[in-house]
Amino acid sequence: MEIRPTTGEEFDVFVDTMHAAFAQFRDTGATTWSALEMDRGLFATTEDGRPVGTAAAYSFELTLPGEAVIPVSGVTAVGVLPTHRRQGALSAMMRRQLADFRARGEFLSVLLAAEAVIYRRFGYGPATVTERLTVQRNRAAFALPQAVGGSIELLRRAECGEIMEEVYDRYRRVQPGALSRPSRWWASGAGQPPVSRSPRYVAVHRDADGVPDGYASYSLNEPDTLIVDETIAVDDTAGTALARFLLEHDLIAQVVFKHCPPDHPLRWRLVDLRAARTSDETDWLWVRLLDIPRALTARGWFADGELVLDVDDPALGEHGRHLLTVRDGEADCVPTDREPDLSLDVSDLGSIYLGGTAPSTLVRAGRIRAHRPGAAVLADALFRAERSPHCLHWF
Ligand SMILES: CC(=O)SCCNC(=O)CCNC(=O)[C@H](O)C(C)(C)COP(=O)(O)OP(=O)(O)OC[C@H]1O[C@@H](n2cnc3c(N)ncnc32)[C@H](O)[C@@H]1OP(=O)(O)O
Repeated sequence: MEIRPTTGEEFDVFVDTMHAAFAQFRDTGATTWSALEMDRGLFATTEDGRPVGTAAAYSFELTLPGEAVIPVSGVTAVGVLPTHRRQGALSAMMRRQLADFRARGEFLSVLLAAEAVIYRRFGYGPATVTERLTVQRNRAAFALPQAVGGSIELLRRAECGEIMEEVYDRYRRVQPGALSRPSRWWASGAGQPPVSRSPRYVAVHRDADGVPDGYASYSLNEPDTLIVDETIAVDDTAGTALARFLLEHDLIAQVVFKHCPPDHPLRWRLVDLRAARTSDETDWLWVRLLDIPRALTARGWFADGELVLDVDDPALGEHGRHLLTVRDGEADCVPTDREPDLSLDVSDLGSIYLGGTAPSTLVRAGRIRAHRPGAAVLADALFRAERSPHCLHWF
């Protein structure tokens, strides 16, 4: 199996090969893949040059705990034809990608996994979850009065201009785990609603000065259910105002908020906590550390302490022992030969890195080994983020 880069002229054959791996047919009118960066695509080919496998990467920015924003490669469009599976095509493309990402100077890569069993072997760990929140409208009284100031305007998706792009960009810079949505996504309508041009109503919230600071993209799905693709708000005032607006919609029995982080405050805003139910929790963003000291010193920290991490990286054939010292929100990370506090696989470091999974949970699961009492508790305090990391961008 040969691995080679794709060219811009190969967009159609790339998308067709990928669709065949998923046993899907391409909707020629759809713009789902129009943000693909064809100079970052790979083909796995047979000896006679026929493409049988695909992989690509998007250039994103990721927000880390502490509002650090870093460049990351987002792995996407991975597929191998059913006739050529389990012959190492994906493994070869992954090896090539990881080397390419390092050559770009990046220290983190991310992806959304089609199946949870594929990517740990390549060093990726599930780092954020997302869930549905379904609220019964007739029980959705709010505990506190509506904040004064601000307004809501109702637009169609096609009328939004650059409002959504601007609001999303402000939101993602303060939300750990959020990815940028480069302008080419919005310009081409790539991906899923509301970035795609599918018809939607969009409630735009403006602050007291008239500046847009939140939006909710929604449609009527079943006879009495509003489905909200996403509610994006720069702050909680805008988020609450949008939730109120949606929950006051006439002729609606329930509102389904499709993408919520586990610590979403909406339930706590209601008089009746049980009016809201969570469901469909799923892992979303998977994280892969490519340079552990750089990654650990790049994020913000919210407690002081010192930990020795012994990290195994079988996919890259690497192993390192790191002394992590955190003081006043910043970390130092240097090689050490001190006895480790925690031993872990790089994929598990990916899972705890954004603060979405407590290290102690992975100790209890047997994935991380804690070598002294108190090490897991300290790791929990250190790795926690200012809020649950959350990503709702599909790619
Ligand atoms: C980020 C994204 O784009 S997610 C989308 C992923 N794509 C899909 O799910 C499309 C349908 N599936 C496929 O195209 C293929 O099965 C792929 C891409 C998942 C795997 O490609 P392959 O070329 O068969 O993988 P490869 O031969 O390199 O396998 C490497 C190892 O992973 C294992 N593996 C690969 N896929 C799977 C799977 N779906 N389930 C369990 N194990 C798997 C293999 O058994 C092998 O294990 P081993 O090293 O112990 O022998």
